[in-house]
Amino acid sequence: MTGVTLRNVIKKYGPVQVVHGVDLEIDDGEFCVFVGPSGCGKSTLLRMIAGLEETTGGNVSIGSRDVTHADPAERGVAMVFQTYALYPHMTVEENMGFGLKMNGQPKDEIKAKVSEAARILKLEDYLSRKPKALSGGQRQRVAIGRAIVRGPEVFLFDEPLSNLDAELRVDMRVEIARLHKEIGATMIYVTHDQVEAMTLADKIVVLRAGSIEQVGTPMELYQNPDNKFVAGFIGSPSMNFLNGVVEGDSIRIPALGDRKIAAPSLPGTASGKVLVGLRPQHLRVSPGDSALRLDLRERLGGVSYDYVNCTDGTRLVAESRDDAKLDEGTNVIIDFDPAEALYFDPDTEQRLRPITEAAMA
Ligand SMILES: Nc1ncnc2c1ncn2[C@@H]1O[C@H](COP(=O)(O)OP(=O)(O)OP(=O)(O)O)[C@@H](O)[C@H]1O
Repeated sequence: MTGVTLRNVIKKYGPVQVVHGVDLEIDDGEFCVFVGPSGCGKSTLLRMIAGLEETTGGNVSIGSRDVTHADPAERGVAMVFQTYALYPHMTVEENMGFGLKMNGQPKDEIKAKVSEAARILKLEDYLSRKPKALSGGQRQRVAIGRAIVRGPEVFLFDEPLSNLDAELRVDMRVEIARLHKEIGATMIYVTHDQVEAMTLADKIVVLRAGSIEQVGTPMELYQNPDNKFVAGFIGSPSMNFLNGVVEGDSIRIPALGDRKIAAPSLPGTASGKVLVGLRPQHLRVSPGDSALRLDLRERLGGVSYDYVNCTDGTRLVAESRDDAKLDEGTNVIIDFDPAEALYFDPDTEQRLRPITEAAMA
């Protein structure tokens, strides 16, 4: 088992630079998830670790070996792709063992490795089936099996679940978590699905436009985001951001009918303006005399999402345990505990930490 280190990793396609000096340490046995919006460079970074893309600058190390310019086959990694690309004319067993056969491994060794992978992935009953007789989830498990039999030091997953329907995705997510627990290898996993990132990762790397925005455990990123981008990306539904005006020791929020909340002592923003970040889970919506209007209540059974139009046109999302019917157009009051709000500089989008908190950090 081995960790992965990236030092000032750069990727250029011709004159266009798409990865801008990434530094990252992934520990031995860690489950690391790269997450970020489309085009931020997640797959490119993963493919550079795999050796499927050339690294333009910087270094990639696996364990103590600098593999920046090594062949993919020499890196000790195995990759699972979004499309499973199984050979349709081969059985599950043949598909899983094919790479080993090509490498000239003895038959009985291949059989032993395939059986062990089939046991881990609960594919024993399907070994003699052809891919067309498998569900999407089973096919993806065969693709993962192909990676396992190679006994890699590092597993690389490139959005492996995005071709599966919602229910299967959940099942496979659980399977992958179990797999990591069972074999304990270092795993790097690319997704744009923040729920996958939250549930699978030991460490999440949030990328944006080819640079790292923040690295941390799922809960660190959720509870303590460094900036508006991470705060908005991690957590579902996304955090709400409201404009606020600092007035002495309070913050006035025009969107909430000029409501004032007690201001923590924030480091001064040049403009006297702040962005107030409120998680949907921290808002309480109730019918009442106000200029805020409920646009829609989505009742999911158990929880409801309320979409509320504010006085200045801002739209808020609130999550509540209340699944009673509430009509569109109802006037509502929004309540929250100001201690649960996060604050951001509207210009730099960096987090503004209350001064006492910052002094203690
Ligand atoms: N072969 C290429 N030539 C030029 N630009 C490329 C090439 N491959 C990728 N890019 C660019 O590099 C950037 C990063 O792409 P990448 O596929 O790594 O993003 P991603 O975060 O994985 O996105 P997605 O979630 O959509 O897969 C994008 O702006 C993309 O257009």
